[in-house]
Amino acid sequence: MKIDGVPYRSVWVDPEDGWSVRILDQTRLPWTVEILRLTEEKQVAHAIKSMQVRGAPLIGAVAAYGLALALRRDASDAALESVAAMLGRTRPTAINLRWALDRMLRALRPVAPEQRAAAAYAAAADIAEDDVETCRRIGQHGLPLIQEIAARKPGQPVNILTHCNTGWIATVDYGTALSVIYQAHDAGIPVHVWVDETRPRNQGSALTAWELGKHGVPHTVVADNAGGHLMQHGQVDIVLVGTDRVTRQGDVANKIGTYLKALAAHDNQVPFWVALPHSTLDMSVRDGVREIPIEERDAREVLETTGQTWDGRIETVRTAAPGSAGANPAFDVTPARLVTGLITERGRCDASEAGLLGLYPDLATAA
Ligand SMILES: CSC[C@H]1O[C@H](OP(=O)(O)O)[C@H](O)[C@@H]1O
Repeated sequence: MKIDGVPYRSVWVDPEDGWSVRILDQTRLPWTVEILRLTEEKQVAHAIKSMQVRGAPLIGAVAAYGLALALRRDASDAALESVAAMLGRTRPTAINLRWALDRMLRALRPVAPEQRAAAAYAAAADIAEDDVETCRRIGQHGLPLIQEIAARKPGQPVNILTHCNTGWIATVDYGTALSVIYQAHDAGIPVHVWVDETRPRNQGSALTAWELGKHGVPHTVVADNAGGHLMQHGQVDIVLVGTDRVTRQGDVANKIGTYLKALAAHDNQVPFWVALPHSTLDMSVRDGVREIPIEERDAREVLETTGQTWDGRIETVRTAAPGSAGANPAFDVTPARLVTGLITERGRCDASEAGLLGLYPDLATAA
């Protein structure tokens, strides 16, 4: 997508040297656009853990390039396995990380060590390009949902509520739930987005609001707790969110707070749709609430917040009472019964095993 008219992706190989990896530092957005140059796998691991890069599909793609960086220095079998394992431990919930690393390992194990680095860059590029086209198609398959609502309210905006950030900076390009919003906006459909701030890391107020603003999409930032009220008063036509892992029976892991939005949507008969690429499917798991590992992040993310002072400095301040403990589960799981449907690159389906296998029959035996 574009930043002030200049096309960007969220990760790319530096064209100057042909091997270092470039990323947008998302911890500096929306205040400054800072591009980092990663030259070794430890920097990639830090970038994922610290959320300089975040978003389920993006962390998979960046980890793939992290493996390529490592293999430039040591392409041995031992290095291949140990670096893949190290990168795989950076964040536990998004299945895309394991999906990408497993795909890299399948591609690289049969390759002679002297050819592995080049093969790794090619395999990582395949993952990145696959994600771009996949996310573009997700937007296409979600667009009819917005068109149907718009047809029922001519001349009025379609009010969409979204949680966290599922835009082009959460993927390699286009995004998932936001890909649907961008395509609707670009098709001339009047849309308005309620942007959940998404505490504690504020991916909504800092990242989604920044993305939508750059693309000219009307939006309003709201407190995470406002969504239910908006739905009760008919101000939300549809909820569109992304996901970090969808199970065989259609349970959805996503940013903390998503489950509460789904409950409010269900109680108010508001359609609740989840957008995802194939790399977010985990057909080896059925019961998401019991089986999906939920990342527990540093409590300071809850006890503090980061913002920009009036004189332009980026500061972190404590917002909780001194001495209080904090807890910071980073994701929750929405049971399939609360999900209206899934939007994928292959089409839309019910949040169920039958629905998923209807779109992905090739995954029937996946375990
Ligand atoms: C298309 S991004 C999916 C997912 O990833 C985000 O988590 P995080 O910001 O912690 O990486 C969020 O849950 C998005 O919905």
